[in-house]
Amino acid sequence: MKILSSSQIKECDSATIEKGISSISLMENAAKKCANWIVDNFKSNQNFSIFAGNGNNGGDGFVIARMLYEKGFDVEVFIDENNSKFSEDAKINLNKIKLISGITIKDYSEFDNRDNSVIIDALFGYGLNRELSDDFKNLIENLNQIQASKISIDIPTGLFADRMINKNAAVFKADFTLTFQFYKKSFLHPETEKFCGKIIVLDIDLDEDFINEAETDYFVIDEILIKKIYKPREEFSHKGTYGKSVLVGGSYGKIGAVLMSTLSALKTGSGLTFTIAPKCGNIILQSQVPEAMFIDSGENHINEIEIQDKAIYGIGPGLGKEIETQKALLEFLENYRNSVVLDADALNIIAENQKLNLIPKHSVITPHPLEFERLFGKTENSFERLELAKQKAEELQIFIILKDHHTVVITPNQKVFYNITGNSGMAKGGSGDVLTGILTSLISQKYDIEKACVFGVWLHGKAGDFAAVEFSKEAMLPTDLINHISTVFKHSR
Ligand SMILES: NC(=O)C1=CN([C@@H]2O[C@H](COP(=O)(O)OP(=O)(O)OC[C@H]3O[C@@H](n4cnc5c(N)ncnc54)[C@H](O)[C@@H]3O)[C@@H](O)[C@H]2O)[C@@H](O)CC1
Ligand SMILES: Nc1ncnc2c1ncn2[C@@H]1O[C@H](COP(=O)(O)OP(=O)(O)O)[C@@H](O)[C@H]1O
Ligand SMILES: [K+]
Repeated sequence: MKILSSSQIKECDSATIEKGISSISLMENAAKKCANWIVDNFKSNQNFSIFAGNGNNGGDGFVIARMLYEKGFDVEVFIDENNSKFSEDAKINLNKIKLISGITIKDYSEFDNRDNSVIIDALFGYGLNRELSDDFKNLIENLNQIQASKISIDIPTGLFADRMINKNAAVFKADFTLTFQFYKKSFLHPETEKFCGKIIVLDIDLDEDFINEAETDYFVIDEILIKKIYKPREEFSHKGTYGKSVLVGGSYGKIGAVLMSTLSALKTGSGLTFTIAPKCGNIILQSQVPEAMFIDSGENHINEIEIQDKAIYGIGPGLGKEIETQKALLEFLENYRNSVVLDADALNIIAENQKLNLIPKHSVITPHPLEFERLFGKTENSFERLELAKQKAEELQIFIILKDHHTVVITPNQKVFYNITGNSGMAKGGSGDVLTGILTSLISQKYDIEKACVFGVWLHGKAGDFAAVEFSKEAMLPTDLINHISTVFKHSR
């Protein structure tokens, strides 16, 4: 799914209107989708307090008020009585509810919370283009104090669609955000996402031709995209068809990390799978993953990384940073020209030795925010971090997978794919090792690298979601996630 900027969304609204639907009907349709969702999900609530602004977001609020009232709910609408400059469509819909005696319209200052009430925020949508005034800030802060269910229409008021907010910004804290047609960039960054609650994307039939042609670098990974990427296995095939994965890592006390990567590569379909690990891991690896072949290197830590033909390497899980291991990695990178997946201590070694230029072009690196900082330096927030990652991905011609709640894949041509699968049950040591195995396996199966990254992060999160359903977020383990890779493939058929 494409992510458009607020100005593109405005153009998309206009393109839809040019195709023949009036702006007032578009507002009616959009609000109807919201009202229907609200009725389905808030049947047991009687009172709705709707806060409307002066633009079209407020217009949506007026239509929702009318529709909820017509369905038998008690509705109060709050506006700024001192500001009578409403948008054309908002004015038409405000006038309509003024004719309904059962709907009370009051000034924001007259709000008094009622029992069993739901607060609907239709103050500002994607039209917000500057910081809120103090009056609005106070209003939002007061509403945020109230114990009631809260719904934002399109965007929680105070958030911009596609940029960071100031540190002291006031933002409506929603339990649900009913947004139109597209995810907005700010729904996917930790500093701004926390105001959105659960995000519901409502299709309001905006012009498909415009959407197809709209140019953007930003995408949300959805199942439509995954279905286009996934390649079912051919029956006339053999182990050589599905590539050779070599997982490199492990050190004394951290053999589990490379074991999980190896197992993940196998479960993702790798044809031939090797593990390069120190001798101390031999029995553990051979008994836990008999399908993989073991190549030893060093006693307790790796001291050489053998280069094999036609293989894809995933290096880093449990690797450690012993001097000999550092040397082995740097020497490997100096002599290796193919794409490689680099994670964990492989990234820390590269950062400490300032050897970013040794990363082969079209490689994949998978840093979490701290590893990213060690590699590329500090940034103020996740929006800036993403911009820096885009710049570095292009400069180094590599794929950067920035791991987070919404992991982001950044390509050498600066495309950005946000992942929305996964959950906090994955916030446990070992989850990243699983991702390394999945990515190495997909690339060795000749998935194009961009597709492998997009599919890999989605598959990883989706398996995590199945694991959470079976075991709970608290109790699920990275090894449970590995066992649920099969559930994802079964559902993909
Ligand atoms: N026909 C359409 O264009 C549709 C628009 N829709 C709704 O319309 C919204 C966008 O409407 P608008 O473009 O009217 O914008 P908003 O309703 O988001 O904002 C209203 C106006 O407030 C002003 N403003 C911006 N920042 C401000 C601030 N800090 N303090 C005070 N005023 C400020 C701007 O001039 C802006 O145009 C969407 O988010 C969505 O809810 C939907 O009804 C779908 C169809
Ligand atoms: N709260 C969360 N929501 C979604 N995914 C998460 C969450 N916490 C962690 N993850 C995922 O788990 C993995 C953790 O990787 P990493 O931090 O490298 O862990 P480790 O190296 O200890 O295995 C990443 O892919 C990350 O996206
Ligand atoms: K809003």
